[in-house]
Amino acid sequence: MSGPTRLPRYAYLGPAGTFTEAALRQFAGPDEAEYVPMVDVISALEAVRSGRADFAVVPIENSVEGGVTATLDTLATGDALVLLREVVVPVSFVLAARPGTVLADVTRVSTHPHAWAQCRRWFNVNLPVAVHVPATSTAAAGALLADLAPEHDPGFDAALVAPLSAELYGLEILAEHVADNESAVTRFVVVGLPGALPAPTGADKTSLVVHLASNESGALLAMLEQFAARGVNLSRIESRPLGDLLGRYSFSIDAEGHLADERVAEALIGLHRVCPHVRFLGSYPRADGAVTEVAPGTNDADFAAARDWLATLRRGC
Ligand SMILES: O=C(O)C(=O)C[C@]1(C(=O)O)C=C[C@@H](O)C=C1
Repeated sequence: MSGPTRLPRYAYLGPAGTFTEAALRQFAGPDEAEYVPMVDVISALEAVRSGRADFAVVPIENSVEGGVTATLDTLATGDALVLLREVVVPVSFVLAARPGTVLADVTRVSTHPHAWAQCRRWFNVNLPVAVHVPATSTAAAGALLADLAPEHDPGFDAALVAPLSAELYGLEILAEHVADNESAVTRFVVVGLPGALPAPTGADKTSLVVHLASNESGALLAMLEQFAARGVNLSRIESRPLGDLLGRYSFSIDAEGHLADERVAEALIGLHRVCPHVRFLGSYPRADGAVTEVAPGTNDADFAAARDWLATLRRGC
């Protein structure tokens, strides 16, 4: 007997009005998914691990500020999670405050540290007195301004938020197009428990976490060779400290292609041989739809033909 079907539950960096919510809206409207706002990225990912949510949507990389370390580190350790899709959202901020505030009153600005990092030069030029008050998200800062009674000081005068967030929380916009780079974008990932992989599309990425054999000269080269020798291009590689000792790093990698592609599979087999730890974080379609360029000699048929040839040799023919 089947019960009533429920909507898939998506945990995301909340509250309502974050860029993360905008990412979620791009592929699942509120009538297609249950939105579960969480206070931070770690809580959103843990909600999937504990079964409280089916999926999480979290920021992973910004074009100005780089990797979102809380996301990279939580995916790299703990129970296995996989990336199922990626979404890219243009990031544009407004400076917003309680009605009646004027720009000259503003000395304390609250927002997410990644948002502040994307607007440092703007503040330096336009509001040099402003100090940053960190918030758990852009919208969390906006919500706090709206929620507290006017006689309560939330600890800041204005919030750096998405334009939609200013509207949602009834804030007045003091400055628009606040940005050091007008074309900034943030990449978000949809995360779930390991299961069937999204089907290959020809425009895919495979994400991995790899550790190197420590203190061995050429260990980084040996790791990179596994990709290069099979014609697998990397679209991102960044190191994160392992945390226990200085000088120990984990590499967070996005490779072009899908685990179902022979060249990617062969590169993973190579990594498994030469690296002490490899965590597969999923194969999923690229947000930009850019079709992977396949170098001569590295398509599936080339690998199959080479394997057939080897089998012939082994049979002694
Ligand atoms: O605070 C938000 O609105 C978020 O969705 C987080 C976040 C981030 O972590 O980078 C997402 C997009 C922007 O780059 C700024 C902040």
